[in-house]
Amino acid sequence: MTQNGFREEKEVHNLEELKALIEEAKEFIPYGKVANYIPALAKANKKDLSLAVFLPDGRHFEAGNTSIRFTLQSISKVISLALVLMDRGEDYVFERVGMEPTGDPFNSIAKLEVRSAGKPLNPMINAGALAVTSMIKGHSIKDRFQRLLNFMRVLTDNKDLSYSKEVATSEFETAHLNRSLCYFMKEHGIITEDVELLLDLYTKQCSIEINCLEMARIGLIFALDGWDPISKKQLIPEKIAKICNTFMVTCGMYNASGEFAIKVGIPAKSGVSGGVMGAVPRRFGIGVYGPSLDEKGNSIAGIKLLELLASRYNLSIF
Ligand SMILES: NC(=O)CC[C@H](N)C(=O)O
Repeated sequence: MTQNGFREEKEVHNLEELKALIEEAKEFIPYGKVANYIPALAKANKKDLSLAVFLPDGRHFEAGNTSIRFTLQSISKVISLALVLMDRGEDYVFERVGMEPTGDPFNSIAKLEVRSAGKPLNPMINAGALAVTSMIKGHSIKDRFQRLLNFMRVLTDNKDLSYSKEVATSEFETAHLNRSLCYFMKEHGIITEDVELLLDLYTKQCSIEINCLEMARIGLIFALDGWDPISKKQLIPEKIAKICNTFMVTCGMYNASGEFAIKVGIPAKSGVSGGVMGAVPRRFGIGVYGPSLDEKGNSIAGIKLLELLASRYNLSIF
């Protein structure tokens, strides 16, 4: 506590301290596994753990091997949601995808039938994300993907940002469960387009490659409600950024979102490649990469690292 009763907000500026937290979190790596249901993801090095933090004044800190590029996987769901809300508006989007956490694994099909007649409960589970991707505007799959990629290039300030064909193909060839989700939603009119084309677009979206610093930069933009302090532009309308932040809190870590809210307490989104993007409102963005996953599909050491950061720097929004 500060003298006037406010909680003290310790600034992140000590690189040695970040490195020490990484070493502490690394002890949890052996308890997890690298994802292999998308065969190409199994090539990741389980021992990696890295972190980047991006501050509004442009300073950034990186610890661990942050040159590694990895695929966004589910982290892309937040970006596609922002784009689709900008494309279509809230009413259109939320007629087709809900706002409630499921408590189920990210790829579960169960509640699509029993709770909501084909309407996925939220945009962070696979069913919801597939429905969101199907709402990306454009004349062709190529054009729609290019629009998403261009948006990502602006957010990361990297005009060379691209995707891994190997990971996209590997997922496309094995995405039987995601195909089932699509067909179920098509039966109920949530999706109208060709399922194979949609999967082509979705698997490319999930395979966009990024590094920790770029992820921290996107996290910073969400932390500032859509404002990019570097280009000094509102890249995402404030209301839409707030919607995305709220989904990250309630559903961002799949069916571990409640525990994460208690132990870390910031908007964050994970992906099965081992990335976690965090947004500490008004303070900074975080990018973590650690491909060893817990049984729910979240980076096991990455979550530990975020817990350590949260307690060291008083990150929780609650
Ligand atoms: N949780 C994830 O990161 C899942 C994303 C992955 N592309 C899938 O659809 O299965």
